[in-house]
Amino acid sequence: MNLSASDTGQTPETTRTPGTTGTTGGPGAAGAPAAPAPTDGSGSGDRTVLRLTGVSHTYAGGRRRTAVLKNIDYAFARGTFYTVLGPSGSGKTTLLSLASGLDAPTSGSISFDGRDLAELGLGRYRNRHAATIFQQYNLLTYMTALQNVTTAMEITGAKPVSGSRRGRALELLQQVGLDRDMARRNVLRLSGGQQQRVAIARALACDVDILFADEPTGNLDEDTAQGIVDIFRELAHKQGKCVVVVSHAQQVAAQSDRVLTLRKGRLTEQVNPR
Ligand SMILES: Nc1ncnc2c1ncn2[C@@H]1O[C@H](COP(=O)(O)OP(=O)(O)OP(=O)(O)O)[C@@H](O)[C@H]1O
Repeated sequence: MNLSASDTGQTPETTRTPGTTGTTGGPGAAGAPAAPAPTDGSGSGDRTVLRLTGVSHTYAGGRRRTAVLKNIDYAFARGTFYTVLGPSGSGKTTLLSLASGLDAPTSGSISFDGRDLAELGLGRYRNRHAATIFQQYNLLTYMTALQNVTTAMEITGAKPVSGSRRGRALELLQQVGLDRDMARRNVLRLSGGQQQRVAIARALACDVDILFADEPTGNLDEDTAQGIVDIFRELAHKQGKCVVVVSHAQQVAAQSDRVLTLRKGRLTEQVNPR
């Protein structure tokens, strides 16, 4: 467990297929469309935080050993909110697992701030630089919501700018719509949607460079889902984080900066106007 942590309905400004010509896709890459201007003051230098180079992945043991991901080149930038779309079984979760350091690609490489994840260490990368909100939440079921968040902060060494970890955890839980009573409840005594929000608060608490989320709004009503999308946008645009969300929700894709679509192992990119 990692404790650390379609259609968009919008007119695309640009649609391109990274990785098919040997060039590296995404912001900061030669030939790539201009990235949306960062609002975090990070300047116009190379904002690439995570780079996938020639990444292919095949699961061992299956009868048909077809590659799920085929030679993907892509650079994810700080200050940018991405949505990953694609039909069921197209490899979205696989892409997230590799990019979040839960698994290593069969071939190709992934680097964080120019350092190969294999060299950096997947565990170290997950603890210090990347947090994941899993589809199944992966909460510690013998703890309260509050304890789930503070424990993650302790493990990753995340310190609030001011006040205590407990105070910051309560603030984050409130931000995702959970009051003090819910915060003090064992997570098994919360609804599925409420557990999902605990998982989101826990990931936010880790103060990492990259936040990955697998269907984070799947069990939420429209208003709560919008609140979560607002948090993701703020994290990217005001705090300069890289936010990568797998979602089938048009509401999420339409509000992200870049929409990545996986189909037959290949990745295409669409840039939404900001
Ligand atoms: N551990 C595994 N072992 C073997 N095959 C796997 C494994 N995990 C996923 N697969 C296969 O890899 C392909 C991609 O799966 P993945 O879960 O990445 O797709 P997805 O796009 O996230 O799907 P969904 O939208 O349905 O969640 C599927 O054909 C799946 O059956």
